Amino acid sequence: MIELMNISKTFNAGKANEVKALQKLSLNIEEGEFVVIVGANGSGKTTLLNLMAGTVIPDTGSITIAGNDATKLAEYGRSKWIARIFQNPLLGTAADLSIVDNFRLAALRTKSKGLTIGKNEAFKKQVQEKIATLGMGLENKIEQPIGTLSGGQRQALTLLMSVMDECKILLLDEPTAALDPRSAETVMRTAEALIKEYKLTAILVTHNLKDAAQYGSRIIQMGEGEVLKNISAKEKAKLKQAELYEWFG
Ligand SMILES: Nc1ncnc2c1ncn2[C@@H]1O[C@H](COP(=O)(O)OP(=O)(O)OP(=O)(O)O)[C@@H](O)[C@H]1O
Repeated sequence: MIELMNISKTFNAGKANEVKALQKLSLNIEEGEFVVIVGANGSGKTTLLNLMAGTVIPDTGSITIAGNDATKLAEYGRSKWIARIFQNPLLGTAADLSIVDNFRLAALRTKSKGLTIGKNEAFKKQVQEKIATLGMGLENKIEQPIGTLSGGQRQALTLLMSVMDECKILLLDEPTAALDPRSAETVMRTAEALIKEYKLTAILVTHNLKDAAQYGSRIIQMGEGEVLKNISAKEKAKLKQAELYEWFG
């Protein structure tokens, strides 16, 4: 689904503050995989997601998405394949607009799976039905400004809006880092359920040991711009918690 070949990226090349963020990194992610990426601060995890999303273009190497050469394709050119959720729940939605209007905007932006922007009441009903599947009781609050919701509620709605686009790959960049533990758990469970329902390929960057242990079909450890370890969920299950903890630093 997404293949990176020999990717290198250096920031501020030739200057005193030069950083070799990624070095000859190769990675192949198959359709339907849920890959968890962990590693120390500065090991290149976010740069890797930026390269997949097209917000950073590699110096060398190639990126293929769904069989298409996407190496030099800008972010908007990849949006038909890729949706991205960030750490900050405030990104991705318009705070002053109601929940239903945020869904309307999202549906207008892309071809939406399962939403037709028809008559007002019909659209609202569809949105309510979709939101009810989150089990958060938000289906009765669709006229409320989305900015009045908690971070966890907002992040869950952002997830729902993203996956209802025509996207096939979901990039999750520390999606629960700004949330309390209970909201974080709700958002991760929501993400997992939506990934299954919409048959997405997913990539999660996390600093959370519990999430790294619990989620994904594969786990990768990054270190100094390279893939250090790359194992299946089955192999991961055999690791002791302390061993997995080592992967973070
Ligand atoms: N736009 C940029 N300009 C300059 N340096 C950058 C830029 N983006 C990333 N870097 C540097 O590249 C290296 C890798 O950064 P990156 O954000 O990918 O690491 P990370 O593994 O996601 O870290 P963290 O866990 O702290 O979020 C770091 O040294 C960072 O300072």
